[in-house]
Amino acid sequence: MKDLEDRQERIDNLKGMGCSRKRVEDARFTQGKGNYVDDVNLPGMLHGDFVRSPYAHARVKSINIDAAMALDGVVAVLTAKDLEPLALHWMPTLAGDKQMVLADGKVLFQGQEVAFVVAKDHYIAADAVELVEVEYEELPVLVDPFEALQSDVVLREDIKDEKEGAHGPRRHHNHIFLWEEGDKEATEQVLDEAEVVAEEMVYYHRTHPCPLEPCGSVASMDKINGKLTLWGTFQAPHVVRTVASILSGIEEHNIRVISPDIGGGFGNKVGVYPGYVCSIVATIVTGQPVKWIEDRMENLMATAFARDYWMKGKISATKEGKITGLHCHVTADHGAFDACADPTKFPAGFFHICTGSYDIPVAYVGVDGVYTNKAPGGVAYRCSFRVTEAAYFIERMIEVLAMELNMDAAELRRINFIKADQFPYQSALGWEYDSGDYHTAWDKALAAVGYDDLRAEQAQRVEDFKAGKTRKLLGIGLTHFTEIVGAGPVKNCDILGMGMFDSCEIRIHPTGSAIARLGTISQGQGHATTFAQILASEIGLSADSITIEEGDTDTAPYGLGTYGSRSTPVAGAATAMAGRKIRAKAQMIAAYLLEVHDNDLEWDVDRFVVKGAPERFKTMKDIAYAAYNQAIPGVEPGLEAVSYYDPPNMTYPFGAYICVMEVDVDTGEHEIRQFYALDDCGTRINPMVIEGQVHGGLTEALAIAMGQEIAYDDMGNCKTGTLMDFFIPTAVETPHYTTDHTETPSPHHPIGAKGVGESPNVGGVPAFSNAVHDAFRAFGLRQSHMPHDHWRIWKIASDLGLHG
Ligand code: PCD
Ligand SMILES: [Cu+]
Repeated sequence: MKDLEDRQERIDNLKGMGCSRKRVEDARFTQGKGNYVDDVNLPGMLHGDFVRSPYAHARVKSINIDAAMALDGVVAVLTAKDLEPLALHWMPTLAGDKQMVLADGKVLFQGQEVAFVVAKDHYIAADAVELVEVEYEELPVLVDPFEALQSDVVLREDIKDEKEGAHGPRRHHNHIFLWEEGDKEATEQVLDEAEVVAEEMVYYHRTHPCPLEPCGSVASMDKINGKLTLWGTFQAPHVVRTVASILSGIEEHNIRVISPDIGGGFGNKVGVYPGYVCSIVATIVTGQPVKWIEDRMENLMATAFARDYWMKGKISATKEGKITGLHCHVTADHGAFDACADPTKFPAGFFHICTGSYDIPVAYVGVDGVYTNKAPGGVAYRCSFRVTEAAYFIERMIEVLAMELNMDAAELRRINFIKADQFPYQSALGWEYDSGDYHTAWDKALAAVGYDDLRAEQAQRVEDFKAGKTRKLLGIGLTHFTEIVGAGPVKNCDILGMGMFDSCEIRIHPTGSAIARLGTISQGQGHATTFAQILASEIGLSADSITIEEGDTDTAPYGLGTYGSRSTPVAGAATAMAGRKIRAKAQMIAAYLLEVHDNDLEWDVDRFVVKGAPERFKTMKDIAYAAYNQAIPGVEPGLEAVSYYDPPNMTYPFGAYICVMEVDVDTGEHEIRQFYALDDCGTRINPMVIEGQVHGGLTEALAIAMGQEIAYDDMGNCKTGTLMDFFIPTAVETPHYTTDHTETPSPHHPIGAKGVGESPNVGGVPAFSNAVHDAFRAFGLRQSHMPHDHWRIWKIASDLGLHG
């Protein structure tokens, strides 16, 4: 008994896998001691600021910098002309397109970078921006992607005659690519012959990640040693180093990229922005460090947006509700440059996960990318590579089909789910789902909210409404989503040609503590807490004795960064594998110390024990010390390991979400009465961190579904460039969430973990939106575009004739 208690105490001491360990990073965050880019201040540092275009489409006739240069404290004003001799006036995008760093002849969206002012302080720079005189000649503006594909107006004059783009043929001067997956003919045939077909246009509006901290960088060129140091808001610091080296010609070992603390990334900080490039050029030109920090309006207007997908769907089924086929055509508005952050092979990301959680025998998807006069981007925003679009699409199509069949939408889902014994499951659009148990999760969710009672209450509410007893309707928003995260096998995923593996390097110190460095970078996820837990369980040292370091390319092994919920599936796997290498060497050392053969030892929590002689053991601490102070024949001194992990497949987390919402027909206001979220992310590292991730992701989903949008007028003016117009939920709007889980490990991940950071956004948006739609289902509402702000909900009621 005593032994068992001892053993449990040793396990508890590790604070390893499954423990709700408190976040170690919070000590500095909650005391205002974080170190963000804007906290980097160097002697003699200069400040950069942009002159931006007020027009969405215009020719730049002239730029006069004389007045700005005359202002006391202004050091330089850069324009495209200054960057051209360095071949830096354009830069490659992550999607194989190129983008102007500074306006070259014309501007293509409101807020585009036109000139970069460098001054002694930020205020002088801002004043000088006002003094730069730019003469524009307005051009016709295209904000509608359907119109853009018909129009004679040429947006990208630089490639107007190019018939081939980075992703195949272009059929119009404003067309970027047509990307297709699946069997078109077979799908069309199934649809033609189907008993029931539901058809709908599902629009997922343009929005923006809007992290608390905007983007920024500090570049410092040490001309004597030839070293460039770059601090910045980078979700992928190593990739930034490689790109900076290729662009500038500075050898990669002479560039050090540092991502310090990041105040939220959410996909916004994956791409490379003109501000980064201009700060580098400016430090080279002036010989002084140069800081660039954008403000909130610049962040909303000019850095990467998300979504903007027009998804035309057709779904077919038998009269009994068995789905037989799915067809989808997307018109994707990419803005002025194709700057999506997607693996090269997948210009629409992983959108072809759009068959969702359902066993659909045949499917086809085609995506047309289109240029318009809007800001470039197309980042994930808490959903790996267009998975939120895909989940929203299929979860809306299921609801529309349920209406067409006059069937309960929960039942329709249940009869079409992929069954637990079908995994690994090959989807019609080419994915191999690693593991899942959808029926168990679904039944648990429906039971938890009391689904049948809710439906009865809803039916009564409709009666009462018709009888004039109430003006509030009840909506039950259902979602069962399947995520795809952990890009991802090097054989089919890359960013700018760099394969998407990830890495971990561990160094055990003589006294039995350790540092581990990873190729990823936390932006608030809590990696310093959770990755130490993985290691604690693998190597038997307490998580409290392990430092996790990320984001410095001079010290961390090469990695592809943090987005697409890839850190746990990829770097987390590398961490476990590196830990296992440490343990393998430790076993040899222990065998020598205990004078037994390697095979006579077994691992027990934090030590190697001689089989059958439990009193004879060496703890990992003993072994670490021996690795440094004793000559062990045939074994090198020291205890270190590095692992580069190329995952064999992606991981497929899933979840069942239910939102119960009251909708006021007369005011368009809504109230969320209950929100239940069941997530399955395989093996759970830290339940508390997971819960935090789910709360955050659901709140972003609430924002997107219920009010957040980047909207433009016909002239291409961004109407939502400030937080007065761009909705960010506060504690007032945020409902209470009930979280729950099932645990279906990934069969190919060393510890069975799948990602979770994005799931609540992927599943949350359709749950909120379906609740709104469901409230009006009895009155015939099939589809209404997000965001469902008060006015739009009021308008639904009005259009349905509910205002009497
Ligand atoms: N199973 C499991 C899983 C997971 N986990 C945890 O959780 C977290 C998360 O994870 P993941 O899922 O893997 O993810 P990552 O990679 O790390 O991250 C990323 C994500 O994350 C999220 N979250 C967050 N949070 C915060 N705080 N902040 C931020 O920014 C953010 N972002 C967002 C996003 S958007 Mo993208 O980028 O769009 O693509 S993608 C994303 C971490 O900590 C980890 O460790 C655990 O525990 N367990
Ligand atoms: Cu995405």
